[in-house]
Amino acid sequence: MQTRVAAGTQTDWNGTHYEALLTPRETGGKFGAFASHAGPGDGPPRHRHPKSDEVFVILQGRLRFWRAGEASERTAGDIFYIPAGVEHAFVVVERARWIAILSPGGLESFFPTVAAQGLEIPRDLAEIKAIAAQFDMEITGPPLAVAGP
Ligand SMILES: O=C(Oc1cc(O)cc(O)c1C(=O)O)c1ccc(O)c(O)c1
Repeated sequence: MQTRVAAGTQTDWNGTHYEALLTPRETGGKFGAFASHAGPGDGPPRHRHPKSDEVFVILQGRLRFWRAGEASERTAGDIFYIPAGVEHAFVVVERARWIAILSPGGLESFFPTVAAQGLEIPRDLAEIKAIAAQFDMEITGPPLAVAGP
């Protein structure tokens, strides 16, 4: 069953803090947004959002992104766009805060859902993959290393 959280919901999961800022409830489904902060080495496995475009706004620190085979870094004040369907990942290089905006929204409810079930990477990868698919996320590969391609 899919949980749909309210704006303001805060979650700590897998080394990252998440706060839902905007949910499909407030935007007629068009947008969702969440703020995150995490330390060096944290970041999601390689994945794609089949339906959602995604924009990252970096507020603090440094993130290393990988998007469709190309790596680049973004720091405070930068923005990074990932079109729907394009594989991507990122890793925190220097303790960072960022906002992720997705259209259509929904991903902001993934984190409270997996955290509430006590799921952990890599132990529960199969279950996390299945839940991710319900939130328009296909996990396609391993996380990024801080240094590397
Ligand atoms: O979904 C996961 O991470 C994220 C995906 C995004 O498109 C934007 C984000 O800001 C994040 C994030 O983690 O902050 C994800 C999925 C699976 C997993 O094991 C993770 O650690 C993160």
